[in-house]
Amino acid sequence: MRRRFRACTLVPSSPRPPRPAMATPGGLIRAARRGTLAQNMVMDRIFSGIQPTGTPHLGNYLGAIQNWVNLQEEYSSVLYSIMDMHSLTMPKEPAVLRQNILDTTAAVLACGIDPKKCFLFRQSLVPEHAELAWILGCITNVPRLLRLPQWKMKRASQSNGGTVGLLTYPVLQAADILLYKSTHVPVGEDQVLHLELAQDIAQHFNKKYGEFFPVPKAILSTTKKIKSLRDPTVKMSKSDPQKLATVNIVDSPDEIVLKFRKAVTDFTSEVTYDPASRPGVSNLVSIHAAVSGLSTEEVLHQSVGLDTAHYKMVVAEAVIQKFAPIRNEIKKLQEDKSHLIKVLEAGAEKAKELATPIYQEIRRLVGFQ
Ligand SMILES: Nc1ncnc2c1ncn2[C@@H]1O[C@H](COP(=O)(O)OC(=O)[C@@H](N)Cc2c[nH]c3ccccc23)[C@@H](O)[C@H]1O
Repeated sequence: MRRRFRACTLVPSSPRPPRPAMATPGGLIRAARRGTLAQNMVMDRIFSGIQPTGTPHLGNYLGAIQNWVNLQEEYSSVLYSIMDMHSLTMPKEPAVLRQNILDTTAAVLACGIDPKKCFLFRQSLVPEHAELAWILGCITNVPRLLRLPQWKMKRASQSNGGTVGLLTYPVLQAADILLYKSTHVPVGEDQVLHLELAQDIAQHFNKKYGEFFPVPKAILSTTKKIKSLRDPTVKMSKSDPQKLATVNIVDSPDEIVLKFRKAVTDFTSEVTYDPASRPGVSNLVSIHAAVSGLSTEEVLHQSVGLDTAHYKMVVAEAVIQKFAPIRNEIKKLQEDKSHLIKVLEAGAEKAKELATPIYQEIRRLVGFQ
């Protein structure tokens, strides 16, 4: 089933994002859609990324990766990156980071990302990301970065008051996107403010150096924010200290059942969808609809007569069914580390080929050449 996308920041809701013109150093890129070679058609470019935190959770999958899989079918130029440089902003042991990179790669491949249809690569293998981040950092104001909620939240967990890397993380994110002149960025809702910063930076650069970057738009899935199972007022997150809050896509059936059984709802037993007044049960309905491919109305219709305790088990079962084949595939892929490394290296070579002429032009524009 094709999912519907919502192009955000803020483009009106539409089944498919619009296709803005994309200027490149060599002129307009031709051939937008796979298999279409009509001259002078302009091309969209999809870019997104995920931090290597090991295996993704339900929020990563439903908010982003599921969209990525659909978009690689729809668009001819698609890049997905394992954001290892971003990962350093929350300190990790080198061995853990190394393993997480491979596990995240295995997971996205198992979810259906196909390196023949997109470039899947490790961010740090293309050093131009960091070089462009420096240039963009020089046209970004510190107060703008200080206002971003992720900085405020995450710096509280760092004993040193927050590192430069953590503060400038969104500038690196803007560089990730703009280095490829990307036009659309599929992300979950928590990344929208970062996308808005990338838009502002692109516009600022264009104003200073002449029209160069397309202004990238976010693409949100219908399940743009999956909430914690322990506190449905906050997003589901890998770093949540409450182990029952987050469902990982490799969790065993028993773990999934336990997490849904303990999911926080309220004292009304009926299953309804009202995110403002009933965030807990509404989160379950959203998850159920997303993993089963049904609409919210269909899910509610099927749940008539069930109380929330029973309903939690229905949702757990739907999640188990959805992720069983993916879980098996992840295990298989994890056994072949050299294959995973090769995929990331081959993807990086292709990404670099795209990035090099764009970055050369940026160097010329700012006066390095
Ligand atoms: N509870 C949730 N509900 C719905 N969606 C969610 C949930 N949790 C996470 N997501 C989405 O998963 C993707 C990867 O998350 P990360 O935290 O690794 O995502 C991050 O930390 C980014 N900064 C990585 C990044 C670096 N450079 C980029 C350039 C473009 C796009 C993304 C990036 C994201 O789309 C995120 O929105």
